[in-house]
Amino acid sequence: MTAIHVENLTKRFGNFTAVDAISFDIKKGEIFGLLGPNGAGKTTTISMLSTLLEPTSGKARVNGIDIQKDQDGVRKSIGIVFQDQSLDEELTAWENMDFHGRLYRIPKEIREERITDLLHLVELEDRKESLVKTFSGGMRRRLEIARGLLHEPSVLFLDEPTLGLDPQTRNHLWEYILTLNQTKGITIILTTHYMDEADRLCGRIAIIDQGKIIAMDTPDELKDRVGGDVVTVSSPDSERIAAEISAPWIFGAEQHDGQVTIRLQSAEEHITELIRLFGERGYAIASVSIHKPTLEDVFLHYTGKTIREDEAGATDRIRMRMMGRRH
Ligand SMILES: Nc1ncnc2c1ncn2[C@@H]1O[C@H](COP(=O)(O)OP(=O)(O)OP(=O)(O)O)[C@@H](O)[C@H]1O
Repeated sequence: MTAIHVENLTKRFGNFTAVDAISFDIKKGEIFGLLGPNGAGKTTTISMLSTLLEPTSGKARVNGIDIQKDQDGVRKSIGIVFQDQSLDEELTAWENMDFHGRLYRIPKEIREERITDLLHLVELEDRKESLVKTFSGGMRRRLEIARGLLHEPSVLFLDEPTLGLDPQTRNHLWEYILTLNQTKGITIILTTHYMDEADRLCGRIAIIDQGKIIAMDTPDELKDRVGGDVVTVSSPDSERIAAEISAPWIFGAEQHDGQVTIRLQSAEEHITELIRLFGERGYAIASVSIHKPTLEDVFLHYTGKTIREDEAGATDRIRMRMMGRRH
């Protein structure tokens, strides 16, 4: 059964195309990730699917409902947790949940039962009477997810669910997301620019860059497509190495941030020969590391750049948002 069907979906802001004719299908019960750097078009895509933005062209159905013909129908069947925090700081966890339940006109008895269950699910029942302003970032995120589930949506949209959280809290939140998907069978579509997050959570990933899907598959399949092993070399000659290095067992080489990433058939068999080639050509080498392809290598392979190059931008945006909130 298809939960989401997307066909040539496009969004233009003036002359700028933020989402460029993307198409994909998501099956019921899948966790599907949109992975890409800042500005790739991930938020714009899920804003269209959750009816917050009108597409410029193309079509999409969520739970079989056309996003342009029946926006209310779509909204009733989905939950959304967006990047910008939307909890009321001056209300308690319970009050935030209750307010949301009233908006959806959930009868009092059912509302109370669900709020109790959901606060238990995200381990916040002990803090239900605490004001949200006393909560940590991770607790707020968990409460937002619980709130997004109150009207029992069958599809949940999560926009950068762990942006700005520390590694331990991120791990914790990943467990909640997996539990939700497994115990409640909810289809989850999430956006992220964290490779490890996409790898850990998603059954399938669409890698998106400059509004286009450049690759889509399971994390393992995507990594297999890069193939073999990856040797990363730090060198002041990285540009030269990337341009010049070649051998029948080398699939390709990309240069980025003073490093060169070389994809080859088998590092075990060829590393000695590779080091010998470096020596013969007189390249200066600071360090060499070998690893199996990661999603970072997949992204580099398809785009010629790393996702990490954009992370400073993300940190700046969080900082700006927090500063904005203080005033
Ligand atoms: N309302 C808007 N008007 C003009 N341009 C916009 C608007 N919203 C988004 N964009 C632009 O569209 C592009 C895609 O933005 P989008 O927010 O979808 O990216 P993203 O992949 O979700 O990245 P991020 O994590 O930074 O939000 C960006 O270049 C952004 O500046």
